[in-house]
Amino acid sequence: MEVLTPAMMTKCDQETIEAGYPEILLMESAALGTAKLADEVIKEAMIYKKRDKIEITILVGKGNNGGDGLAAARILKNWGYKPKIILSSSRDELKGVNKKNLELAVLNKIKIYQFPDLKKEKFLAEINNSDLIIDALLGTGITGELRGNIKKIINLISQEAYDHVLTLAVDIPSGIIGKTGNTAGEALKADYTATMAAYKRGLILYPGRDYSGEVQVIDIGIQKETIEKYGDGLKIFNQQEAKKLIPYRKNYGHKGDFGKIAVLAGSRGMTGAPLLTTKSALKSGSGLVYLLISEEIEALTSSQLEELVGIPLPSQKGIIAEKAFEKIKQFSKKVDLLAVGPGLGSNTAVQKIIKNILEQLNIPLVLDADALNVINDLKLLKNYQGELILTPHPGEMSRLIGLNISEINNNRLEIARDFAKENNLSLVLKGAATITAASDGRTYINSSGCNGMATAGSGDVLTGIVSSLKAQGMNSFEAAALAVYVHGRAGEYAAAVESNYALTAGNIIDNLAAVWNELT
Ligand SMILES: NC(=O)C1=CN([C@@H]2O[C@H](COP(=O)(O)OP(=O)(O)OC[C@H]3O[C@@H](n4cnc5c(N)ncnc54)[C@H](O)[C@@H]3O)[C@@H](O)[C@H]2O)[C@@H](O)CC1
Ligand SMILES: [K+]
Repeated sequence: MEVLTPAMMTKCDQETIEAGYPEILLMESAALGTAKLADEVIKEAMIYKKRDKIEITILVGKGNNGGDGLAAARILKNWGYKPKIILSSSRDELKGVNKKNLELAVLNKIKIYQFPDLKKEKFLAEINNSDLIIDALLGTGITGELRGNIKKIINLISQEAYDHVLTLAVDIPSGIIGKTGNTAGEALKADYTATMAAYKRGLILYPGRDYSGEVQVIDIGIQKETIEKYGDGLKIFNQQEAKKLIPYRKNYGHKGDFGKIAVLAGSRGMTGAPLLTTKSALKSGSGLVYLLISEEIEALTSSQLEELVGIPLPSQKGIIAEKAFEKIKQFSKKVDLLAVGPGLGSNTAVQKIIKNILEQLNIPLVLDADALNVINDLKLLKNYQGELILTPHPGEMSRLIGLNISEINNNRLEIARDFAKENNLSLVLKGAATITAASDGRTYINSSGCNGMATAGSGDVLTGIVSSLKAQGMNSFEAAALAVYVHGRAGEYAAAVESNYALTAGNIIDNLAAVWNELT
């Protein structure tokens, strides 16, 4: 599902209208989708009242977002509801299709208030008595900080309404900036958002994502080709995508058919990370997982996981030594993929080994954690002869490209996309709303996950899942995107039992089975 900026969406609207599709028809489709979602939401909220007793308040701004709300009011009235409209302005400020929809609302005898005429108490009483608020104040046409009556309305509801009232946003919660997900000072929190034609970035980037609730995309008649033409390749990765990509398992396969993986990880004091990675690879479909690890701790890690095959490597002070490379090189011929990094340590020996790996091997590589921390020349990545998947968190990304973490977080999408393109690799930039970028510009924003996953070892688990999927024959970008989704979803399952507070990386692994069952 495409994710657009408001500017891209406007181009889609314009092209559709110029091709002869009447604007008012687009608006009617938007309104119908909104009304249908309102109807579903009311059922889901189990408001057992006759339709005409259900209090629906529609907040209407002067622009086309307001026009959607006005038309939705008319449709809901037709379905037996008795919606009320609160205009942010006086009636005569509405123009064009919005004026037309206002006239139709009047014709249909819908009660209409003008906010400037309402006393604060009356306005708040209307809000607090509502079973459902439909927020059609501001959509993608927002510019600058909130101002005027709309600012007053949003502030009053956010700060003075007694309780949060069930809210459905039209297109995007009012006050959220569609391009960035930031607020224009304040925004109205929604439980549901009916968004038109495609996701907007602001619905999926934080903090906007927290304001949007459950998002439903409404088909308003804009053609898929048009959306693809004006989009920039950014898509949301959700369950639907995940189900499409899940690797097929043949019934007559043997353990070697599902990918042989070598994990190069761990050092003295860091025995948990390699175990989390190998275990999650085994729990994601891999038939055979080897752990290449410092000989000083090999026996210890191997004793903790029955399915694991431990391969001891020469080491010094618990960290693999430079001469371990020859053994790694030999061993790499036996496997389909090498995953490198979790808990490996980051001294000069590790640095040389990573350099040698990048200069001399050609099997698919997944690089994480310490493997990323020791890279001081990006040419090594660009010139690698095989496929590469990198899974940095913002701190590791910051070290790799020399920007600070806040610069990265403010520009996650572009940074991930440019890095993947420039270095010809697949990149997973972790964090809330993880981004997966391909070398050809395709980019996914992940839809699953929860804040409890910001916990030690969570990234090691992801490395295991990515490696497993890639070794099962998927292409690198899709393996990475699917792994990120599965990891996030397993985290959601884990949090449902453990809470976000108590969630640990091991709980994510424990819930992988539920996710595989859900997706297959
Ligand atoms: N263009 C089209 O053909 C379609 C547009 N649709 C709807 O139209 C919306 C976009 O409509 P518009 O471009 O008219 O824009 P909006 O309706 O989002 O907002 C424009 C209005 O908000 C005011 N405004 C802007 N920034 C403000 C701020 N910071 N504080 C207070 N007021 C502010 C402007 O003065 C203007 O009156 C979409 O979000 C969607 O809901 C849908 O009807 C589908 C078709
Ligand atoms: K809105």
